[in-house]
Amino acid sequence: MIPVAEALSRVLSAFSPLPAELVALPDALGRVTAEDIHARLSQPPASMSAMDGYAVRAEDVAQAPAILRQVGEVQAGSAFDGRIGPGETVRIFTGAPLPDGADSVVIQEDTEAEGNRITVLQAGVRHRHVRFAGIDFQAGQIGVPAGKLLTARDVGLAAAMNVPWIRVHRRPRIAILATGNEVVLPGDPVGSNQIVSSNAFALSALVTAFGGVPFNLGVAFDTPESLAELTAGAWNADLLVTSGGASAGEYDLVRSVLGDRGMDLDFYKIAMRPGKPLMFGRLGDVPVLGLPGNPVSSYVCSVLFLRPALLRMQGLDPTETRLKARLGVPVKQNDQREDYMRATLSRSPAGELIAQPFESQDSSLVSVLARADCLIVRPPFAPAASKDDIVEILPLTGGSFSL
Ligand SMILES: Nc1nc2c(c(=O)[nH]1)N[C@H]1C(S)=C(S)[C@@H](COP(=O)(O)OP(=O)(O)OC[C@H]3O[C@@H](n4cnc5c(N)ncnc54)[C@H](O)[C@@H]3O)O[C@H]1N2
Ligand code: MOO
Repeated sequence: MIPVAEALSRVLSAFSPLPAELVALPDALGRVTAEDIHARLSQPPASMSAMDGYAVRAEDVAQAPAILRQVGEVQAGSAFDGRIGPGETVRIFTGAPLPDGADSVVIQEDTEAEGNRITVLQAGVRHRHVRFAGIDFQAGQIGVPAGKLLTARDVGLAAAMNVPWIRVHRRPRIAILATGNEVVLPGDPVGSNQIVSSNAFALSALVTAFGGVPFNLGVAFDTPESLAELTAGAWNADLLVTSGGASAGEYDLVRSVLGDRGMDLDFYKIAMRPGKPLMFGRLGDVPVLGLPGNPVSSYVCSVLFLRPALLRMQGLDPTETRLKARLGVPVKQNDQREDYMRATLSRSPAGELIAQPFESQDSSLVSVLARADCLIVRPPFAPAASKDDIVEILPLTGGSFSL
């Protein structure tokens, strides 16, 4: 059994950011930039009015009241063809370019108009209500750096910068194979000794949530022929993930069948609970992550190993967020396996996080997993801990995607 941290570093070293592809801006949300996005224009392109009112020379309105002569009008989308001279003003609207000669805008509420005679009732201040050229961004400036997960705000910024196509890392293609004679698909008739393949669906959903494209290879029987036939479907995947058949029994064949087909085994078995029989290797060009069949084991291993691999392939930092919380109940001393306990989170009256482990930590309990807000991480051989002791947690909920 190797430590969890070593297993993670071995998994991560097998992946690097995938090549770039070009996507249209509306498809860019949630993708990761493969190069810097540069502004193709300056914003605003010229000095603009921020208000509806009158473009003036500040010196003409330094004292109020001041009487000016309106010599024209400028709306957003057009420009005043001329120059404002002493004692002159131009009617201006929000988003219109400031006429030459003007350096300030007086809002219309502070004026009175009689024909082209405009009385400014409040003294004006130089540069008031003017947005200068390029204050938002300048042509050529980097708006979004390479390696950034594009948010809706970034998409808006790229649009403002007049960038209609973006180079992003290709999405990782993840082949998912469930195994087990007893495993059937949801909706199929389920015999009394069978179980529905929840693993494949949870894994697909996790892959989608973290930017990958899952494709399901189906359910293989526990026979060398069936496993060989279905794993062949992963030939063009960036990663093959199997679930089940990882352990010690006579029908746990994934490792041996893939071994016979030439898989280069990197590691098998890690010091972790749940998830001890995790396997990692490479079959030809395709890395293989062999997950245990127990649903909680397969999912927790995916959070710890599959998610970082997905992030790395998209050029993102794979480090996960860990927080501190106080224990809601005492926990026993730990053995040699790093323990990931399913727990709920709440806040104490003082606002501190309280992690309350579920009473049963059995790795078959999908209902408990679904209700968990976090995993409490107990290092190998951690001593017994009391209620209110501080522990490290791995949040499962609360981000833009809940794991
Ligand atoms: N003698 C030993 N037995 C076991 C050991 C061990 O070290 N020595 N390890 C245990 C641990 S820990 C785990 S975890 C499991 C993992 O076993 P496998 O990966 O071989 O998983 P299976 O036997 O195929 O299945 C386990 C369990 O999960 C159910 N399952 C399988 N696939 C799915 C699926 N797609 N969706 C939902 N549920 C699934 C399956 O029916 C079993 O109930 O081994 C222990 N045994
Ligand atoms: O590691 Mo197994 O995952 O304890 O159930």
